[in-house]
Amino acid sequence: MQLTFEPGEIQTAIEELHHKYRCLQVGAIANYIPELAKMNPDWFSICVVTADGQCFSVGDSQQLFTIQSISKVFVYGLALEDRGRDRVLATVGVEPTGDAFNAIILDERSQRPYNPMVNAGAIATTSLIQGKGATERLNRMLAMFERYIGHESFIDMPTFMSERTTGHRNRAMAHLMLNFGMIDEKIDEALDLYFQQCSLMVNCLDLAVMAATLANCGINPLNKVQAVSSCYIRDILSVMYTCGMYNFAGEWAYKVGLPAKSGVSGGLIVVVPRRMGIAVFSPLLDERGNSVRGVKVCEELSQRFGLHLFES
Ligand SMILES: NC(=O)CC[C@H](N)C(=O)O
Repeated sequence: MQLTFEPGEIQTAIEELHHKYRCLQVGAIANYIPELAKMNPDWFSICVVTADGQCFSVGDSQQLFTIQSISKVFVYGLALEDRGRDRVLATVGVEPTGDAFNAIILDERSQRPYNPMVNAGAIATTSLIQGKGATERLNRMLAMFERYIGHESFIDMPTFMSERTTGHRNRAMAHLMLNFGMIDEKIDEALDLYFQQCSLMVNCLDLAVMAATLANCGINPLNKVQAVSSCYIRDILSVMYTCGMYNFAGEWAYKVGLPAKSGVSGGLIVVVPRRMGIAVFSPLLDERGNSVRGVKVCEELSQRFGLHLFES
């Protein structure tokens, strides 16, 4: 895919932005999951992987951290492959909430969780993953992540246990959805799988490769593996665009104009369809749970390279 700017310009731009924002100490590390509170607030990386497989990075691009909510995007893709569009849509809506990512709300009319990018919708999505038992479902999920990342990755046990023992809000949502018959009785199995997907270890470069895979019609641009069927890319990017930044999604769409997803460990992925994947990692979060430096970097990158989808 031909870019409208030189690859060298990307490296220069991310280095400049890294330098510009590296000392910005605004925001706070998520501490409602005790393991996340141990992160270093100075960690900061920006990575770009183009649809033709060129990689650019700056900062702590090899630093491992848990993927958290960014996992929701990829598990949604797997649920679509496992169950098809109609079945997934019957369980999880595609409507932005305007509420916090961990709000305990369901759509009153349909009783579905609003969308797969907030916790309730993500738990319902995870409950749709196929497999004979908990182990097979986890292994299928890990195999899916491996296709996007291009190498094996693992679940961070301390974070998984930390979420499992403190995730009462998520448990409450699961019970509410069970009450309305939106998920089946195996809620402990679904919750464990959800906590496991959030505890997957990645680095910033991995996230950029995953985003680039979505940009490249589901094909990992480095090893050419088809990570997800191309027919579901449209669904995945649509919900990322409208719901990926939670209750900041509207302003994000207006300013940056690209499908994106954030997570409470400070990761942020952005997809520039058919062109590139962008990832930023910086654990200091704003009050909506989005990375402060991540949002600033993406606003500037979008503007600098004219990446907004509706740029004329
Ligand atoms: N926004 C997030 O990254 C939230 C994920 C986190 N594991 C939770 O369930 O609360």
